[in-house]
Amino acid sequence: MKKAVVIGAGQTGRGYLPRFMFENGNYEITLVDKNKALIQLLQEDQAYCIHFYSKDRKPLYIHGIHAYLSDSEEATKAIYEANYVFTSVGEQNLGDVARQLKAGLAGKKKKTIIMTAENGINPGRVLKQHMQEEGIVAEYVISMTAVFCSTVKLDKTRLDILSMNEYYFPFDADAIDTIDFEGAIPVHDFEKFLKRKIYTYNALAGLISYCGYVKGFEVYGDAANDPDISKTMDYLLEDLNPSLEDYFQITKEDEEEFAQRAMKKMKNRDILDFNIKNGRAPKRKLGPTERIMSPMKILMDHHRDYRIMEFVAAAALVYWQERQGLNNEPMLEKSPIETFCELNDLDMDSKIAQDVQYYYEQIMKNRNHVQVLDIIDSKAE
Ligand SMILES: NC(=O)c1ccc[n+]([C@@H]2O[C@H](COP(=O)([O-])OP(=O)(O)OC[C@H]3O[C@@H](n4cnc5c(N)ncnc54)[C@H](O)[C@@H]3O)[C@@H](O)[C@H]2O)c1
Ligand SMILES: O=P(O)(O)OC[C@@H](O)[C@@H](O)[C@H](O)[C@H](O)CO
Repeated sequence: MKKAVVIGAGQTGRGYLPRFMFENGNYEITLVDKNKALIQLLQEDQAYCIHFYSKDRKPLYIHGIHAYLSDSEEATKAIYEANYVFTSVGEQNLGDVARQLKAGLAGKKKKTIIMTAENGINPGRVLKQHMQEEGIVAEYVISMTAVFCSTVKLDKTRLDILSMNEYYFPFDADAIDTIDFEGAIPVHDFEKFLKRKIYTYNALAGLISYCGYVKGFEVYGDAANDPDISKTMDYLLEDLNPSLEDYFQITKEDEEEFAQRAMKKMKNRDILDFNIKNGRAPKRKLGPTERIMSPMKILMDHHRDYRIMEFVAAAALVYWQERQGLNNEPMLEKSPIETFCELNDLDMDSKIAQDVQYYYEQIMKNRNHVQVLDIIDSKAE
């Protein structure tokens, strides 16, 4: 039996990753989380059910798992004994994970394969930097996967999950040769692969969730199918697709097909998802390497219209302003626009900052009746 620890027993950590190991049958699975209430439920039930959105797969009943609180003796021992450690905590939490790994890897001789299942352009590198800062000396390698599977928790149940029937499991093949998961696909230059995902799938996800949020939509599929937001997505892709083709040096067909797959997924109302969930962690998502600012810069560099991404940045700031202090969202210590400028090393009088501030004010001016394209069109290119 191989031993696997998943740090972060949330939607992806409990609802996506374990099914590969469970179905393989040769893994002993341990879930570790810092959320006491969640670990208590997992310890009490030792099982939960994964349901699938499109009725295209029978529910999967996961059982026989162990669950421990982060930093507990049991979690440290499980990491010490593990062949694999997966993380699925949100990239912004990888520093805390490195501290847990330090205890678990202390004195360990056996090699540990660590794999991040996080969004970001290179979460493996982020984790490695944190581990180096912690002074961890151990035999380990860090690989990554990219999660194309949408997963939500079923809040009316104790632990159950609703997810896509997704077997596509790309992994960073510059770090490891193979992994015995169904659907495992080796990918070289994983940062390029993740950038493509973040700048296409997640750029659209950012647009839908933040525009959906400021327009008052709770459900993601409703926002994606709103005519105003849907047209905004089409307009964005008219400029973004050719820019990404050139940026990644890929064919028109390749990028268009990738973007259309993303569009189809986002508009699929069977995939129940929420704008609050997809908009979470706006601090991470407003950062310079992420889904808003990187596509914006690529559009600028290709002399294309980037106003839509400026609007998305403004909508993300509204989300942050209104949701600070809720669900672990950090408090804004300065005004939204000052915070945005600090995150992206921009001057307050730069064109981007001025434009984002303009869109922010327009959203706030008519807060309950936001029309995305009308506001964008009210500002010349
Ligand atoms: N849910 C999805 O549909 C989806 C899709 C694609 C990518 N992802 C990525 O998967 C990762 C996890 O997302 P999620 O939706 O499962 O989030 P989630 O909030 O459902 O789960 C994250 C879990 O990590 C735990 N956690 C946070 N910091 C921790 C720490 N230091 N130690 C132990 N546990 C910790 C939290 O308590 C929580 O239970 C993110 O990087 C996200 O970008 C999720
Ligand atoms: O918002 P994040 O990046 O923490 O988590 C990602 C998901 O909620 C979602 O954005 C998916 O990555 C997206 O649906 C992929 O197609």
